Amino acid sequence: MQKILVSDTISEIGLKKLLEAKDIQVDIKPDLHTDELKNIIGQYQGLLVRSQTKVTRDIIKAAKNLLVIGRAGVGIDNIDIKAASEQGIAVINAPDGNTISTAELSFAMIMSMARWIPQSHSDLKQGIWNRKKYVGVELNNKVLGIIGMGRIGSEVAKRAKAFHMHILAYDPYITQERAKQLGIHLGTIDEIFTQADFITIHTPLTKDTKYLIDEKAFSMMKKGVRLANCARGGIIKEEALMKALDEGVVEVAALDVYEKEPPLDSPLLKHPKVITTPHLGASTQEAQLNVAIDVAQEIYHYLKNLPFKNAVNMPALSPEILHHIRPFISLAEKLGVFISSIILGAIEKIEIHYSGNIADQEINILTRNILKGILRQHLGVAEVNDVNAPLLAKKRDIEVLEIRSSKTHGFTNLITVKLKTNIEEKFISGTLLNGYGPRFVNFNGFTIDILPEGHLIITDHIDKPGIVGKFGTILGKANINIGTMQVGRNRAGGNAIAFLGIDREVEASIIEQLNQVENVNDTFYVEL
Ligand SMILES: NC(=O)C1=CN([C@@H]2O[C@H](COP(=O)(O)OP(=O)(O)OC[C@H]3O[C@@H](n4cnc5c(N)ncnc54)[C@H](O)[C@@H]3O)[C@@H](O)[C@H]2O)C=CC1
Ligand SMILES: O=C(O)CCC(=O)C(=O)O
Repeated sequence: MQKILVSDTISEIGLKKLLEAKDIQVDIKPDLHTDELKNIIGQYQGLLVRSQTKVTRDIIKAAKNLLVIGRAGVGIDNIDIKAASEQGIAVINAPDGNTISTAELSFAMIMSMARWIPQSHSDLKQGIWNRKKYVGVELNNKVLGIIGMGRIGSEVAKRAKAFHMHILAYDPYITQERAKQLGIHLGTIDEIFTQADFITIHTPLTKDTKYLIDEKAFSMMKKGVRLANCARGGIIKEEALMKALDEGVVEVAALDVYEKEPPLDSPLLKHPKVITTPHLGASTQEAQLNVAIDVAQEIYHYLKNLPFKNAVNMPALSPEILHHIRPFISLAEKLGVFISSIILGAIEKIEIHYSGNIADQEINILTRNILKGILRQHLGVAEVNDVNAPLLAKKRDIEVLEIRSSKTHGFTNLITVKLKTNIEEKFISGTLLNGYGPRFVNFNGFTIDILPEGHLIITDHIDKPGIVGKFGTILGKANINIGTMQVGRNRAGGNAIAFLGIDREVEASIIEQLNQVENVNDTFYVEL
């Protein structure tokens, strides 16, 4: 039975997929204190959160059995992704479900700022009829600066265009072609600061966007600018915003998110020119249902080894990609296990060549599996998985090279893994033979045809009469049956190899005996 902890308030209707799964237990415990979460997280394979639960390195360290963290929403700044990746935990979010709701709230903020709706509403509720104080501006013909033109920014742009606003967007990661499609003008951030009448922010909080709107930015802005943030607290420097409001640079600000949440001691809450909501961007019935359905489905798929698309710290596996790549995944891992089992020394470099058809595929997942196979030999099966394998290699200063080539070497597809250690260099090539499945086809230049399965003994010896007979005698005495055998040599009397497929696991003492046979250089045992 796999266990999932839901530690924030998430739509239970949306979680149906998980709640109805027979072999999954879902514990719903919103509002857990950090210490309580730390105490119980070790029991769970899955953790499902919104933005409230802070999944820190400390929590992740205590999460000994955790395989996946699901975020019912977009922003993942409440999860320590680096710590999760290092521990091999996949992080999956639900980026599509709350786009419209957040865009609509952002637009509501823009309209509220234009017409002083919250302030005049509040006055009137208190019996104050003040028509002169609340003269607004039209949106028509005004310049709207959008910082971050992703899902939400684009939806805001569509709505703003319907109001005949001119859109000036800044997003270093979108192309002119995309801007053209959206019918917007792409500019620099400085152009937004100097030209916009309204500015709305839609980027994630990253090291680049932290305090993107600071004193310097305010000093460039048009006097009377209106500024909305429904993205993340910390993108606007709140201290600088207070000053800009007091100096009249910013006419009105509308905030849904804050540097510290809840921002109960922030002076911004009391400022008459600040409109505030308590992080409500995604708080609609529709968005909450959507994100819960999306994340529940993704977590279910992840735990059941089915295709998933929104992992933040590993490549997406759509059904189409998986269909093409799945048969190669196990071959990739076996190539890694094999080559690292028969090499001596500390690994310095891993070179992976993808040739033929496979070179056109999404190879990242194959590389991860090759690395997983290699590193598992050294770090143990429990320590390495698809998520953390690249990071673990990097941490160990192992250079990883991926090379794609259309050259087929006589095979429709071929994967070659070359390992270099401080002592030696070896390589193994594998393919999927149409109708026959995976095969190892070349080892260090020796052509072979090996089914990568079960127990293998590999010897490196000099091609002399009687050697293979001696192997048979030693294994026979130990009651070890040889099921398959292949030998290869570079020339008569030269270097040779033997691959013996045996029926059971072999003890180290037997390998040692094989190694003692005259003219044998090395003997290895590999289990695939
Ligand atoms: N208030 C709320 O309840 C909600 C807030 N959000 C926030 O909104 C953010 C945006 O969400 P989506 O549009 O779905 O994400 P997205 O990933 O589709 O769009 C983000 C855009 O920001 C751009 N970007 C990244 N760094 C940038 C930089 N330094 N300068 C300018 N642009 C940059 C990216 O290229 C991307 O196009 C999320 O990261 C999240 O923090 C999202 C949903 C609800
Ligand atoms: O869960 C929530 O309500 C927060 C939504 C949000 O900020 C996000 O999806 O990034």
